[in-house]
Amino acid sequence: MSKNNHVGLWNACLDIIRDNVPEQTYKTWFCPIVPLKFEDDTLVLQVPSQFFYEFLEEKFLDLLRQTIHKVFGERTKLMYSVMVVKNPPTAVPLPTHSGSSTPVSAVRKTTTKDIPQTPQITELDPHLNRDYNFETFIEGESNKLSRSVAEAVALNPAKTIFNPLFFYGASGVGKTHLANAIGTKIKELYPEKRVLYVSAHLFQVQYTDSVRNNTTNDFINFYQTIDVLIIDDIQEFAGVTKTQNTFFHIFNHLHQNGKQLILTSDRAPVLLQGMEERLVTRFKWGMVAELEKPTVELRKDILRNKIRRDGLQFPPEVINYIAENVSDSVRDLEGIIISIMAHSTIYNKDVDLELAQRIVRKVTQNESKAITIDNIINTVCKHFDLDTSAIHTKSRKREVVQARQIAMYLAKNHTDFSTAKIGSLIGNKDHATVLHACKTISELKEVSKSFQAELEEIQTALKQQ
Ligand SMILES: Nc1ncnc2c1ncn2[C@@H]1O[C@H](COP(=O)(O)OP(=O)(O)OP(=O)(O)O)[C@@H](O)[C@H]1O
Repeated sequence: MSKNNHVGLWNACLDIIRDNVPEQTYKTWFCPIVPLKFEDDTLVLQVPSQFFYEFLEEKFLDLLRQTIHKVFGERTKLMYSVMVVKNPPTAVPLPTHSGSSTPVSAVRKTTTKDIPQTPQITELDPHLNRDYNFETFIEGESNKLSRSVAEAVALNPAKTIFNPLFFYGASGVGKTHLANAIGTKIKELYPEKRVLYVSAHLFQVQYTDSVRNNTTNDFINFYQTIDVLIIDDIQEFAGVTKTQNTFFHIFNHLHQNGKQLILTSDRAPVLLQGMEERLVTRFKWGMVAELEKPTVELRKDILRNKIRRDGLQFPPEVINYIAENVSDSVRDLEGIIISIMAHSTIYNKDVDLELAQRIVRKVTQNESKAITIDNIINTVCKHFDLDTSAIHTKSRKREVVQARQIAMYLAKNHTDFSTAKIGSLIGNKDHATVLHACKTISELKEVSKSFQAELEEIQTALKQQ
């Protein structure tokens, strides 16, 4: 076979594929593929993005496999090379599911086993998501300040006054992305630094495991060896006193020894109910920066960038429509792109305004807002004409006790929080009090029709918030 014969063979594959899929699908998903090489029975296809690769594998694997086997031979294996839009460009080879049984996973998950059992200083996987870097983080009015502080910290970790650096903001506004970008940049500039990204949830699981296994000292010693510690979603520590205590000691040790701390949260430090005051105070020592909801201009820029990076093409009016109608979270924008591509492919429709309108409408209608403890407290207090602060006092007045019990009952039924956490967030009570409240309200509901009606009224108001 001549050196470039694989190109001719791939063109023969394209002819077959073209006869088997709608024209639009062919143009979108097969024209951008570049046959890189065919060696040792392995055909390497270059695809424009990870998203592209995943979509091909999910939707067209059988067609691809059959066609390639027919044209290149039965024993042919398929590998993908994903173009990474970076400077300099690099290609990441990925086996196809048909060519290898190796599971393909772009994001490595941290497990409790990753904690060394002894405090030896060993090579450390920072558990960063390398796709979340400064190059892919699009700047706009809503994140300008946070981004520039992040860059300053990345250039000089622990040498600026931004220590700790505390990012807060609503879901999907880019906190995790920016925190990872700092870590990734620091690893590029200072490869010897021990950088670690960990979610607050995983930190807590690791801590609990260490208590169970009697290895808490190892746990603490390990965290004290970190140069740049990034903890995501720190609000998860609310109500878990022992984890907070341990984190307090780690925080102090790192800060005193000139190490950088980066924390993210869904709310500002002052609003972190159930968090020890001494921790909240420390969170405010350095820089507290809010990531606001993206403006429409930023949403357009993010969409354009994402579409380009995924190797896709959307008409400008579609981009404008999505950006103007999906407002809160960047994650939602990304979901809509995937949904539009899936619909366009499955129903053989062009990506046009009509399709975008249909999908955006569907997504925004289906979006039932998550109920938070704050919503519950506000709704219950409004119903009983109480000040929200009354819930958190030690008052034993009948109406306050009942409002508190209803709030606990609703929190148990409408949120995923544990009873311990609900207790800490509603009146700073323990989990037994929450269980007692839930039992009392359930029983009252059974015996009193008027109470049942009142409870329903509160729940309806809660859902309308
Ligand atoms: N300014 C931005 N530029 C590019 N991508 C962004 C930007 N902001 C957010 N994103 C993307 O949106 C998605 C959600 O962002 P991220 O996970 O960082 O949000 P978050 O604020 O941490 O949300 P949560 O609190 O729910 O974890 C990610 O894929 C991220 O890359």
